[in-house]
Amino acid sequence: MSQQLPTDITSVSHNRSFDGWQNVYRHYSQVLNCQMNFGVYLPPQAESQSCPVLYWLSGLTCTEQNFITKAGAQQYAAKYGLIVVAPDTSPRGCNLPGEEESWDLGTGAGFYVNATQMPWAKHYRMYDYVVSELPQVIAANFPVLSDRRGIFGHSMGGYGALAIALKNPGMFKSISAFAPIVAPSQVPWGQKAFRNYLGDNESDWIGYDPTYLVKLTSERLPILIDQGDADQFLDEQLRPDIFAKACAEVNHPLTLRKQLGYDHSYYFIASFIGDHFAHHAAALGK
Ligand SMILES: N[C@@H](CCC(=O)N[C@@H](CS)C(=O)NCC(=O)O)C(=O)O
Repeated sequence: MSQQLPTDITSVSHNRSFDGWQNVYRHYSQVLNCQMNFGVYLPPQAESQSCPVLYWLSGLTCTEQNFITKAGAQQYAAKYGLIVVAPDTSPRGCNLPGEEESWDLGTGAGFYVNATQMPWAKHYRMYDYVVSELPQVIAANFPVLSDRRGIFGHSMGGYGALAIALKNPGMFKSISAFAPIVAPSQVPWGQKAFRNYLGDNESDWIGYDPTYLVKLTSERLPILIDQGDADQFLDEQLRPDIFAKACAEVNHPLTLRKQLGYDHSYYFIASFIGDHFAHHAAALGK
């Protein structure tokens, strides 16, 4: 009988897109202790050569589907020859108490941390999943150039992209975000997630907080952030100026663009996704 490897994946869907393939796969995550879906866009170039890889992290309530169906990313991934990986945003179906009670905690709201608190700790380890397990699964199954990686995301996923890149100098060559939660320790979404997943000790939160992390790192990867000024979450949850101030204090290169009239939705993301691909492609040598 054949044994299942930790990197084994099964195909969920397979669709032709811009001469490449938008695929979805399923695998058993040993880090999260559950089945997980993830999207992979394979550009036409991947048929004959290895390609750089871009990781996209989605926001609250999302699955792997939101980005691949709404952002319009495939045309740019095909143009630049980039493989794009889009994981789900949390473990699912773990039957934990409270897992399905609110849209900003539990299912759809993994917050890219390693939970230390019950009942979450055995499953809610999205930080290790994105930093370690998923890249191993991707490298074992797809023609990626693992030394040419970028990361980007939206809202909770924008925070995740910033936190993960800032915590892992050298792992990524490019980084950007749409409407990220830049200071999770200081805003209600982040405080609720961190209190539940990490406990009441706020000193355990700042190790995931981009506004704090940017002051610790010596790597100075240029960051592109787009933020709509009609975003319904701007003043209470996102507050990009806090991050701009922290970056200015340590001379971290940040391009923060305020986009007039744009809200928090994927209509906003789709409007500027091409600019983000151009930003990543330049840094990834495409
Ligand atoms: N459920 C919330 C909104 C949640 C929300 O806006 N989620 C964003 C990320 S923070 C998203 O990407 N939603 C999925 C989508 O627009 O496809 C509400 O109704 O106010």
